[in-house]
Amino acid sequence: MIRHLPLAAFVALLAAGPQWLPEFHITLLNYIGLYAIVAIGLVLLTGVGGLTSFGQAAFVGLGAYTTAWLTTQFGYSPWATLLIGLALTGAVAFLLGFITLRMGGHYLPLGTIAWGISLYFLFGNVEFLGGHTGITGIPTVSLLGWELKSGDEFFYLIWLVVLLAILGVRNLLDSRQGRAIRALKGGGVMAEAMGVNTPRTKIVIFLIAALLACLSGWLYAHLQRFVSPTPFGINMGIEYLFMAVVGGIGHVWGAVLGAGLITVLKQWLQDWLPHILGQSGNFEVIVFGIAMVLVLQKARDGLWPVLLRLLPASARQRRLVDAEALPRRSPAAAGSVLLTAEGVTKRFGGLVANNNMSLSVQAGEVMALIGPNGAGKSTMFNCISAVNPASEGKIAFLGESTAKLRSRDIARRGMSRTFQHVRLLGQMSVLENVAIGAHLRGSKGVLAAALRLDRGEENRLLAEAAKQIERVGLKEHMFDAAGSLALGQQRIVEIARALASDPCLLLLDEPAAGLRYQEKQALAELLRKLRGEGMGILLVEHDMDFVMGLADRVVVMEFGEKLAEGEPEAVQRDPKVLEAYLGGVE
Ligand SMILES: Nc1ncnc2c1ncn2[C@@H]1O[C@H](COP(=O)(O)OP(=O)(O)OP(=O)(O)O)[C@@H](O)[C@H]1O
Repeated sequence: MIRHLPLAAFVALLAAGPQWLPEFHITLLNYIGLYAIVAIGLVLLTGVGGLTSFGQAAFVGLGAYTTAWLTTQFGYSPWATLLIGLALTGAVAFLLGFITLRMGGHYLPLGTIAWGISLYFLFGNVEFLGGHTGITGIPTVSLLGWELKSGDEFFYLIWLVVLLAILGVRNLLDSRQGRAIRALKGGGVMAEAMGVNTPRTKIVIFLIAALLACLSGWLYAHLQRFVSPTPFGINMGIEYLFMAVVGGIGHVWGAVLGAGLITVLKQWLQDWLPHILGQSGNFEVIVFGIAMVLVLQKARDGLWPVLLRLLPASARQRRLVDAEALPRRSPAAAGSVLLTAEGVTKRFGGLVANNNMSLSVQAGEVMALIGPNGAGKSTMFNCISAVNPASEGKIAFLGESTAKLRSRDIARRGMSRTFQHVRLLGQMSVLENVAIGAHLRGSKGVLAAALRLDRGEENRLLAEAAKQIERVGLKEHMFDAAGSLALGQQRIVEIARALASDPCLLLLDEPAAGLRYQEKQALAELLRKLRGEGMGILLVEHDMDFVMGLADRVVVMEFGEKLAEGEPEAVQRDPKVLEAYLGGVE
């Protein structure tokens, strides 16, 4: 309950605002609210999803111009034009997102600048939109018979939208879909390997951010009752991003803080700088530039986390609810072949990392893939899990060729993996990281999450994650940030994440690296238990004692090729292996 006090106080202050605040402050708050709505979208898109956009102002313009034109020219009701604006923005954003989101690195921000500028010039140059003079005479909005004529009245509508946007986005982030969105930032490879459709997830957050911007534009048009292209240019696009970054790009409330700070500061600087400097000009832009550099230097995550640190730490530990266990896939028949790889070759340009490799894994067996550094073991793993498909050869999982399957399709069929270089989301709890593994065992979408209609399923997913964390012996770290664990433990978290998908084949890339002796013993025990339950395990490992004491069969690789294959004892005695590999170790 105490946790909600600051929010309750904030809402109470807002509700009382128009009674005691001067009109000028209400106007300022209205703008803060409008900007915050756009910045909330950017928190989701850029802060959480890692996709930088400078072009959000153009979507604000789409919302504003759609309603301005349709209400003034054709007498449409503002509520109808809101729906039309959202539909139009959705369509435009889908198209732009489809094209730009494929671009990686700095091409994406550049792409957003390009369409931001294009839409701005479209608004300014299309005659029926009033050119650079814009459109006047936009009607007021009526809400349940109440006409919102003054800024005071509009204030309530704007801040209601802000609060609902915060609530919706926070709910979304605290869900299966939210974890998928957050997994984007950890690199698409891990998310895809856990079954997340990353292109779709990117489009979804891009659409949400665009729709929020459109909503802000619609509100703006009916508050101002006049639109012109200026507020929708690229400058404003940069300013929105600036607000989100300063406030705290990874935090929904940071958007409100950033919008508030920048708006008030801008107003203040515009009033005072000309007095101080004795001449007029846009000097605030220079101050903003310096402030941005300072914030990025001193508080990379923005000011919201700094503010949070000043408040007493609230018990944010998540409560786990008893929930019905998730259904499990039917186990493969004992001894049946799960995976076959034949003649697999993988080339990286001129380098042949895997050459004519073959292996198979059965249900209820531990198969180890060993070999010196650079032998090509991880490459083979990546070919099998379609993270980096083979150049030649045949791989079949459960009798089906994986040639046309993506990594997420293979995950859906029951193969799960860990990574040689741990791919966890360091700031997220161990519980949430492991729950990403259960992604494919849930089905609730973005809307259900935003409206909190996914709680039943969510409880089951989290209970499953908790079960796997207990199983791997990390119960006491369940609510710790994954990044705070020792590297060896992080590898174990990856195993729990893989297990949360209920796989029939588990691919473990160096699971024992960084573990202490007793932890290795416990891991070997766990893997034996999983094998006993009928799971197939393919293991890459350098620790020979661990491998030889656990594996049923061993494949030895050298220079990308298979050197030997057989039971551990036989492989250990093989002169070729002794010479090439084990000889150097023993
Ligand atoms: N994406 C890539 N692009 C180019 N070369 C690569 C790529 N991935 C791996 N290689 C090369 O392929 C060879 C095999 O690497 P791989 O990581 O599969 O070996 P490994 O047996 O897993 O080694 P280690 O035990 O050190 O992890 C190496 O020479 C490596 O540099």
